[in-house]
Amino acid sequence: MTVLDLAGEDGVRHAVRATGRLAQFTARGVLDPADVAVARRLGRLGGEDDEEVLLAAALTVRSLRAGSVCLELADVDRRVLDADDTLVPTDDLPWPEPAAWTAAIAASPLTAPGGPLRLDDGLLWLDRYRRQEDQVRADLVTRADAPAPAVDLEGLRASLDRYYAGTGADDHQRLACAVAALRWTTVVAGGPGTGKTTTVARLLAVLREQDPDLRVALAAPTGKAAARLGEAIATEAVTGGEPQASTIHRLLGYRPDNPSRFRHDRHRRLPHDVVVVDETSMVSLTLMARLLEAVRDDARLVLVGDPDQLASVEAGAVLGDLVNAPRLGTAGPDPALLDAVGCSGRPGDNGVVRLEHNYRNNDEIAALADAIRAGDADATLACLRSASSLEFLESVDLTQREPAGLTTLRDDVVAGSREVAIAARAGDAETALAQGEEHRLLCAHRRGPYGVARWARQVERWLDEDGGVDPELEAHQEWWPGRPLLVTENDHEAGLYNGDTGVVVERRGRLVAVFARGGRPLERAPALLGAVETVHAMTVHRAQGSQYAQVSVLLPPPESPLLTRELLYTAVTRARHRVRVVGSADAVRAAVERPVSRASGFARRR
Ligand SMILES: Nc1ncnc2c1ncn2[C@@H]1O[C@H](COP(=O)(O)OP(=O)(O)OP(=O)(O)O)[C@@H](O)[C@H]1O
Repeated sequence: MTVLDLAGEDGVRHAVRATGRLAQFTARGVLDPADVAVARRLGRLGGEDDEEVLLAAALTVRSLRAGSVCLELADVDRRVLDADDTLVPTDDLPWPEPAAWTAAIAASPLTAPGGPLRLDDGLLWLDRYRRQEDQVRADLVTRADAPAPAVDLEGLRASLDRYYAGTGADDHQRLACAVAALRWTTVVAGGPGTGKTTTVARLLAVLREQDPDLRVALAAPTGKAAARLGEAIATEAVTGGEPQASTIHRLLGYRPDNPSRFRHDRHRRLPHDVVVVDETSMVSLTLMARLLEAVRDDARLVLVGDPDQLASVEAGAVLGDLVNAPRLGTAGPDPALLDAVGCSGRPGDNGVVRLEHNYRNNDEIAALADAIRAGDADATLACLRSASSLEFLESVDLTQREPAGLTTLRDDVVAGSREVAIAARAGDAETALAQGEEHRLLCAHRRGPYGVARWARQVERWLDEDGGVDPELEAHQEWWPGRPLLVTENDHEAGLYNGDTGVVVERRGRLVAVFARGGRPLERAPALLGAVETVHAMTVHRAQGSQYAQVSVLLPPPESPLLTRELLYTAVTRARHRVRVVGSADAVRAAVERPVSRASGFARRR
């Protein structure tokens, strides 16, 4: 059940008709009718009708929808986007004065013990989320305080030497393997291509050398990420025989009869000795709470991911919180043990090891990503303007119907589609898929002049003008060779996941939809596919977890609230070889200087 289910349909209908201060905020789009319905329901149950307190409750529900776990009363996000993803002014609304507001909330029965809201140090939670945060913290502290795992140090050193010895060995990766052996909880953090998957494969091999009977679980928050993890581990596998990767939901035992509970919980824990979670940046607070309670205290947990990327769509950014939080529980491992196994480096608090060396992206893209990550706008602009593999189109007016200055983008898009179509018509699935991954057009917005919908249409116009894709075929048929596909819903039976991309190819007069799967492509009959769309452009959020040879990013104007450091970082790190940024210097500056603010109590409370 999500928090919005609390509203009920009648509640939402009632909220739409409501009057008063909450109605003013709803009319302007700050609040959704469902936010108001939840707040009014809590007010009714808890005996509270003060509009300011109910406004705080409704804004807390709204901030959960935006990814925060709680509401920071002194710093409420006042920004609203209209249907075109354009900013709407809201400063003239009757926003409460923070001190008086906080006092009214503190005095409310809703925040009394046992009430549905919790107020602490200027932060307001729905009680359920505060309990989840408390549980995650308590479980992590218990794991950190437990006696460290027993390890044969000589054997561990020998294993580490096998993978990491001599000049050029990656000391950070070695340290990550050592920490995973010597602590119950490890966080392996790093950008794309820093060897996270390689390190996981090796650390599993290292742990297996300690205990050949180790039971290992590999999991990821989405089906697509799980499929990728499984393939990557199978390719890297040093020992072979690692288990299939699954979604976290599946690992925990999803129960269709009770979607908010799992088969494995604190009373019936997972049998595994090691649980590895990839793409942890996408794991919400709620799912992390469920996972932590299901992992045995004496099982190793390895959380892998890139804390600088965009976080989960649901509330919580636990990976980022863990990396930035003060130490939870006892520090570890003991430095003497790390010395004994040949590691001179030390992990950060909470067992965090950051992998630094980028083995995949080119150095210029890595330098650009570092400048963005560091919040250094001048360095970011300097990279964009000077590096040969980075193209910065800073004076294109994207609001024009046919913007001038996009010739290189148009050429790449058209040439790419032509190559895909040639391979698709020749029935060459591998080449068609590889060509489809050569270039990706990414937008921050979904709608409006900078959005995916508009730019997908623009690409279609460019292709029609070029004649590369047979326009008649495209106009009259749903399926044509070279049609680029995006899966928009999980289809477990077909082995296809939301976010998978593929292409239609023609084989002996028949059309087949093919999807990249490490080794041989997955083939499916087009007519049997579930939810798929033609993909000529996608949001940066959608592209998370994928990489392309070249990426073009269209930036909205600086005032767009969607333009954040994490968004720009995620966009440019999707590229292996070339990046094109279309947007003003002010837009780049605004993005780099605006980290996503996701309120949570982790960094604040000790
Ligand atoms: N220590 C190393 N020495 C040499 N090459 C390495 C090392 N570690 C990783 N690589 C290579 O670098 C590439 C990227 O590694 P890997 O896929 O493990 O990175 P990743 O961080 O998991 O990337 P992504 O986040 O995109 O999944 C692979 O080709 C891998 O073989």
